Amino acid sequence: MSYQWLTYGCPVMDGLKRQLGPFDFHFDLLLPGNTSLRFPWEASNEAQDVKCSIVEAPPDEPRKAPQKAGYPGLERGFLCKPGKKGESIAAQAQGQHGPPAPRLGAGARPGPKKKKASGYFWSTPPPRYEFKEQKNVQVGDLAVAEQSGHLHKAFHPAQACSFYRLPGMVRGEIAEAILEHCKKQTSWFSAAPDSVDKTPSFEYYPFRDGAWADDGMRRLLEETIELQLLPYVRQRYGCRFCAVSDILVRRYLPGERRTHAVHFDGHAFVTAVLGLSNPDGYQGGLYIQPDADVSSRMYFRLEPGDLLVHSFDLQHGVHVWKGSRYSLVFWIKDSLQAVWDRTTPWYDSLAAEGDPDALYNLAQNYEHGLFGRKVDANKAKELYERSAAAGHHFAQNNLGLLYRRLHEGGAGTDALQRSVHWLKAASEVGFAMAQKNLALRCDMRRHLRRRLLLLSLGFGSLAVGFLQFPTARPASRPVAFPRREMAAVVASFTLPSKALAAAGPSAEDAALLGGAFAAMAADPRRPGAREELEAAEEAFTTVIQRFDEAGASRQDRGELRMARAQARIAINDCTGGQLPAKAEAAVQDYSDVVQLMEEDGAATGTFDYPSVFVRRALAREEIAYGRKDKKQWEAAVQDYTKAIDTWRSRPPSETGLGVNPLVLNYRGNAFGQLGRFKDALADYREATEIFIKDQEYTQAALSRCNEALALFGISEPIEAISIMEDVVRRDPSIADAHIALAASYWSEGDYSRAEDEWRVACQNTDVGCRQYKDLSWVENIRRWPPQLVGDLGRFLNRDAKGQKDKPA
Ligand SMILES: O=C(O)CCC(=O)C(=O)O
Ligand SMILES: [Fe+2]
Repeated sequence: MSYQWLTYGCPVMDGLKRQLGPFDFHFDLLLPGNTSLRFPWEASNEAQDVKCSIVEAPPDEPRKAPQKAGYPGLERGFLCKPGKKGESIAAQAQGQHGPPAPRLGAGARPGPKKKKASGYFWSTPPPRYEFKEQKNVQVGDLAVAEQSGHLHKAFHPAQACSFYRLPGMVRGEIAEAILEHCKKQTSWFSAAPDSVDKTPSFEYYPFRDGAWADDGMRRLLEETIELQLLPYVRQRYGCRFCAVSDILVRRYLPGERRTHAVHFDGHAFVTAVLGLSNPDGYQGGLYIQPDADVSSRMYFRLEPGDLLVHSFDLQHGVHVWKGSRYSLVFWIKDSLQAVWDRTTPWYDSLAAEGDPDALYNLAQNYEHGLFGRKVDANKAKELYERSAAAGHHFAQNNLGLLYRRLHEGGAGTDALQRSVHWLKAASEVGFAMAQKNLALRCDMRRHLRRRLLLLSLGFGSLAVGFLQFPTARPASRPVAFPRREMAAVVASFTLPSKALAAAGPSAEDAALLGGAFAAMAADPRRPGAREELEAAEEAFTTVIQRFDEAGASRQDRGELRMARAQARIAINDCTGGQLPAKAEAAVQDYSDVVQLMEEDGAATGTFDYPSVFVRRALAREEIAYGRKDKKQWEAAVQDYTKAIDTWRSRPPSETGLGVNPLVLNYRGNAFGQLGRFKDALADYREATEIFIKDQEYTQAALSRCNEALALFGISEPIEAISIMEDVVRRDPSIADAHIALAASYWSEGDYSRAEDEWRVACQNTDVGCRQYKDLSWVENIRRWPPQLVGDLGRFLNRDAKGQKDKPA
């Protein structure tokens, strides 16, 4: 039996799913409700300003959408904090008075780019879709402008997928009245799970299955539907009998769900989305995603009254990352009969012709017994197979899952192989959902799982850093990491596995551990985080004592200590590093784990053994900062060296990974702290090589920046500058490189180039230039070598002292 230390098995993944439940562990880019998982371009503090938006219905309000009492999402803090009873969501800021919106082709944002650099989606919000075609169309009495867009899908080369925007189809005052009406229907918005991603939907249906449920909305909309919407759709899609089956209102408010995973509207022949909110009051919104990869996303700008019309073949979703948005969605079927029967008859003929989208949508209906089809796994499989073979990534993903279920039902290894084959196919084209599903395979190696999960979360360029250890890292590191954002993901990987599963723990222990892990998985910036983390630390201590006394396995005892150490580090981080004693206690925990593993013998050969040293080194760095204790840097170097040497001593096949290049960077930084720039240089160079080999180009560029800083440190400015110049050519988004260049050019008397670099850093980079005005930050946290800090200081002083400070 091969011994695995701290290894995740199926029970753990079940635990992970349970912990994330009831959301069915089906996340798109963000873990639903996890407010700490954000992209850098998202607003970070909005949820805190939010009052509660689910309120109790006044007694006379009409039929309520089904809403589960005590929905666990509410208990888990997924929603905003409860506000005052009866408070209206209309009270929320909506930012209605922006400048007029740019129309056709006149967007403020650049048009869609074809190729994006790696890490693009991470660091830059996706662009807006700009319509390039416009014509006037006459439908009955209605004359409207129709803008059209077309996408060519890789898996559907013969046929473009088209969609349309009708600017101002609904008059402004009507759109406004609809919005006001929607805002008043607070109790109608359901917190029941959404059909696409299973998180609370915040939707309500004024019209369902062909019948009105909301008379107020009926008065506002009926005429528009009969005289404008239906005539247009019937003409545009050549369906004389098209009829509206459902109308729903969706809202996207801070503190609630503001994402809707990428999907197809498989139940609707045509979808129309009516813009209600002023687009200046929010960022993001409805997007299309032409490819499997999130980086192909483009957003639509919808003014109140604009109608966006598409068919079941358009891959789309919603992500609002700032502000509030309401939308009104019409789902339209090809006949009234289909509305009444709740069926999707239009797929039969299209599927027979081999249309991959139709095959995929129809397969889903057979797989789940939806829209009048009886569950038929074989039929579903056959249809998925055809769509998947054509390259439809959703079909590939679903087929992979279907085969996995068949395998689990005893269908033999062939089914498992097929499952992996299709999940891989979809993962390789960058489909996040498939990457996640592949990651959740029970036999997946832990580091690969983590990497895939990170990839699926959109943390592609970061995933490599977590291949070999899950530790969150101090914000002070030269390689900028969105550390806080990652902490929650990372914590969610550290689950009570064997500890809970083992025979030993009592119900009380299990409850203590459950609470402690939940506290660690939650947003570290939430109010009261510190108290909860301290309670978690105490809970771990209690359980550790009991486990020690009960003679639990070394593995369980080690695992619990790892968790406690992580809680302790999190507490120190909560205070901005004011509690180095916590980091010291964490170091002690890690040392105990090392001892337990070494006593165990077999454990030293595991994947986790070197990771413990890396974690201990990171904890030591926190002490180094907190206590201003230089000796800690030496100890950290020793720990990093132990990890690196362990990796080097192992045959590459064991992990398939070799030395973790991020750890080389860390050691380089620690060397830098000790003034050992030559040693640092060697580490950075090796890290760069590995990153390039792994095609992690952003990381490689950051490593090269470090290399250049080390060269400044050993007074080799010429080579340093040439590296920085190369870095900004390859990856212009790195502020550090531009600012180092600004400082160096200035010191050489090349003033205008210095100004140029500074301007680019301030305006067009990952982190901007603000922080760099604080020289002590640059020196102590960014760890620039003293000479370069001096150059930067002189550059920054240029305004205050005029040209006086310029070098001669
Ligand atoms: O809110 C939107 O703009 C569209 C929502 C959507 O795609 C859906 O409900 O299927
Ligand atoms: Fe949709």
